[in-house]
Amino acid sequence: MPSPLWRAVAPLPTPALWLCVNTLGELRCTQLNTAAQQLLPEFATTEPLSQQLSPRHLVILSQALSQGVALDALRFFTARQRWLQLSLSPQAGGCGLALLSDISDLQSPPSDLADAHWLEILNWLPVGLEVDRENFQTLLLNRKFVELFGYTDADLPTLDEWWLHCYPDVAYRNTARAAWETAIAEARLYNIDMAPQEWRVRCKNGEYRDIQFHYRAIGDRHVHVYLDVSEQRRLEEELRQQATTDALTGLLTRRHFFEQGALRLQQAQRQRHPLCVLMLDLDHFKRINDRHGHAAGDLALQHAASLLREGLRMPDLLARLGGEEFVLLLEHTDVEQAQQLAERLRQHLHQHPCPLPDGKALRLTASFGVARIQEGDSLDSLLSRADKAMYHAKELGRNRVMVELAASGGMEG
Ligand SMILES: Nc1nc2c(ncn2[C@@H]2O[C@H](COP(=O)(O)OP(=O)(O)OP(=O)(O)O)[C@@H](O)[C@H]2O)c(=O)[nH]1
Repeated sequence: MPSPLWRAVAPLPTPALWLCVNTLGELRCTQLNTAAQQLLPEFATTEPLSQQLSPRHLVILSQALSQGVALDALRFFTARQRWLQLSLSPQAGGCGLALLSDISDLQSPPSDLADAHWLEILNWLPVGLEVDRENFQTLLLNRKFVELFGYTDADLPTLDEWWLHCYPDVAYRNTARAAWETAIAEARLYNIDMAPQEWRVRCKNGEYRDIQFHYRAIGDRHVHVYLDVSEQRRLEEELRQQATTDALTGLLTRRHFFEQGALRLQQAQRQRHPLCVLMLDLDHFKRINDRHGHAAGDLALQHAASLLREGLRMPDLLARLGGEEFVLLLEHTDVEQAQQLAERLRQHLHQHPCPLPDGKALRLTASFGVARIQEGDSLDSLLSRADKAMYHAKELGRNRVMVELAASGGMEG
């Protein structure tokens, strides 16, 4: 029913006025004065407005009506290619009185910048740019976009092609699409920038690139900006590798071992599961360097590292502590099992000499020390007992395994 206010303002020839209401979860327009009918002939008073307004505008208007708050300067683009600006004031009974003005002239680009210049400017940008219509049909892909991905408008007629071509892995595609759609919906609802997202995208030539996605709805356009961060991510990964992996042997570095080892030790203490460390030092390594040269010494270190790696389960932490000294952290392993493993590794090393470029082979041996976790241990205290056991093995003639005796602090071989 028209309100008294509407009855008073409806006959006025201007401004354009529009009365709307939210019924059964749908926004409807109940009255349009003559000026509003001229601006919006496609708005019927009987149908919900879901065909005429974008989902974002529907949500904004519905929320304003249900909360009884006023809206100012909401802009939208009509089917008759006009920009309208809407202000809404809530009325009794959940109605809203909207005042409309045609601002198309204000929304037009400045006349001194011809369309061709806009395109040139967008093509010059060093970032990929895509502008879509309300229904995600592509309006513009700039030159950098085509350079980045290799795809043109013809390859990507709809959004579905984008997802299919760029994300061949179904699980990854579903994850990326769900995250992207959620973030876009939020950005549109609150009229804000989407929080940037990063995904690995397959380009037309089959290469993968790490792309940072930016998005904002501007008017009824979707604007996407794509930054290629592949080189940055590659360098970060290289630095991470350098920090965690020993360049000569490919084993973990001392630093990474201490970081990871401390975490695993705490976990073992919390969950009360057995844990051991095993330290080993190659015997008479100085002699190898002196007799065969430093390069042969390096080969021997690489050979020893790969023999150790061969003898292990995946989750064990194996690191080069420095020089010719190695360490292994064994989770869920009691001291008997650790001793057996150390003995197996000792024999494996002994039985597989390191081939040298001159055709000779170097027989390697190592001395091993094993220690088990004790109440109140830190990684340092545990390693220091394994180190003691290892030096005891050296004193007793090398090429052997010694285990610390928990209660007495003595050793057993
Ligand atoms: N080739 C090569 N040698 C290294 C490297 N790091 C340390 N070394 C050498 O390893 C040798 C270790 O010698 P020592 O600590 O005296 O021990 P060792 O000769 O193995 O004697 P024991 O441990 O008592 O059996 C030194 O000569 C170091 O220069 C490396 O990365 N490459």
